[in-house]
Amino acid sequence: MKKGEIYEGTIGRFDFPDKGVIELPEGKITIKHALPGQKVRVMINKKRGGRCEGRILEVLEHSSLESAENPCPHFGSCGGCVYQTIPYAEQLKIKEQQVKDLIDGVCEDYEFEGIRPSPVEAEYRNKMEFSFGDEYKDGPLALGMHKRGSFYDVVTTTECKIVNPDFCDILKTVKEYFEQLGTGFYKKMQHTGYLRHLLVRRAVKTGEILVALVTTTQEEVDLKPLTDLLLGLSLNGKIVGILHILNDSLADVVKSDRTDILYGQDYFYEELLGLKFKISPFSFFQTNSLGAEVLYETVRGYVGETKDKVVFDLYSGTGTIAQIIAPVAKKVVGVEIVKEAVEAARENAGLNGLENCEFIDGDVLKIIDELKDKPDLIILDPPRDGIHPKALGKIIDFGVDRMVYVSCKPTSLVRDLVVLQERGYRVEKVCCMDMFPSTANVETVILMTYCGPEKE
Ligand SMILES: C[S@@+](CC[C@H](N)C(=O)[O-])C[C@H]1O[C@@H](n2cnc3c(N)ncnc32)[C@H](O)[C@@H]1O
Repeated sequence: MKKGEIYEGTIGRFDFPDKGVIELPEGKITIKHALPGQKVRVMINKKRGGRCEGRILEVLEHSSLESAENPCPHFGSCGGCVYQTIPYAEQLKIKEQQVKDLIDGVCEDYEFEGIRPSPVEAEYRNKMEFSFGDEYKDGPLALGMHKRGSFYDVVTTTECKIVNPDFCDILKTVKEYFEQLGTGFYKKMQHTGYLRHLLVRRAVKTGEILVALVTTTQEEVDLKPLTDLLLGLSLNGKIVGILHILNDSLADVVKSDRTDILYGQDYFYEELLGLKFKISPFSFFQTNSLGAEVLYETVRGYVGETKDKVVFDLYSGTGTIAQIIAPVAKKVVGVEIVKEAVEAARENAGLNGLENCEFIDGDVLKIIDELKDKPDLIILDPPRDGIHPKALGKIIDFGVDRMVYVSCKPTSLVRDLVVLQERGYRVEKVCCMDMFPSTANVETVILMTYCGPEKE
């Protein structure tokens, strides 16, 4: 098999997140963004160490699993949701099996508790980062998600099913405003243009909405009429803040060099499990609020008895897990790298009347050497890439009896589990939680206990 060659076959094995494999007499081809059982025509676009990767040219036959009614009209072109056409019960089965296969590959003899569904399948996301661009080269202005497999082209997602219709109304208003003005978007290669992203965050419980327009400083545009248009919208929720974020960086990420408040405030509140959380534009907060309650209940169950215990919540974000554990623990220490998330966590703990929480800003790798408390129990909720190997070594050195690992990427989780097991930890229980219906992502919660040589 050679690069550039074209083959046809049916997806058999299907690995996390959406990686299909076709097996042919000539060899195996791995294909991204596939669905199990699909018959596809593919072109080999990479060959490394005898392993071939292919790109789908055409779907010749749909998967027999694709029977969901009313999939999103953007399905196929939008790069967002790959499982839209698969009924929810089948999506859950796929994710559950993928996680189990990965864990089985590195662990024996553990209790697998299956997958917990999201309380809602649609309109579950509380945050979207929409990109400005064009639908095709030199086409009309678009605002939405990148087209599947495209770095440049954008699909205007006015009918997106995983968000509340408020997101779509805000998106339409912003797009039409700039269309009428004829304002251009920022071109990533030339580094010219004004419009970059539209960030919308909407709390499910409080209905509070924060809108942030991200632009370069290359033009001066009057945003007052846009602010008035947004405030005049008849929404289900309520806009509490409209921000103008200025970002001239070359990287294609939503970040701020300066933030101007056009209306209201630069934060909003969400409620989870009876606690209140203040969330700033860039703080991590689980994107499925109702799902987060199930996830945190699962974590609380795995953490177990915490009376008189010091608990570390490493990678603590806005301090959600720490504050859910704090009422039943002696003390909780959270460590988080995003300063504004730590500030919000401290404020949140105050709002929730919790006096036994401490939040420290900095990299876990470094802060861990400076912590004065000694933990009895550790909760880990790292970013997608998992835990830095040196940080993991230091975390294990604390020698706690129990750890709970919350992971949003099972492939990095199993890499860390190998190390944890080598150092004496045993996986007791595993549970998956679907925080991301219609997409290939899944959250996993693991309870580990120390079973190695006796500690001094
Ligand atoms: C998956 S989130 C978990 C947040 C929180 N536990 C929650 O449920 O909302 C991971 C968090 O780790 C933070 N983070 C990433 N790298 C870090 C590091 N090296 N040290 C400390 N925090 C880090 C991110 O900013 C993010 O808030």
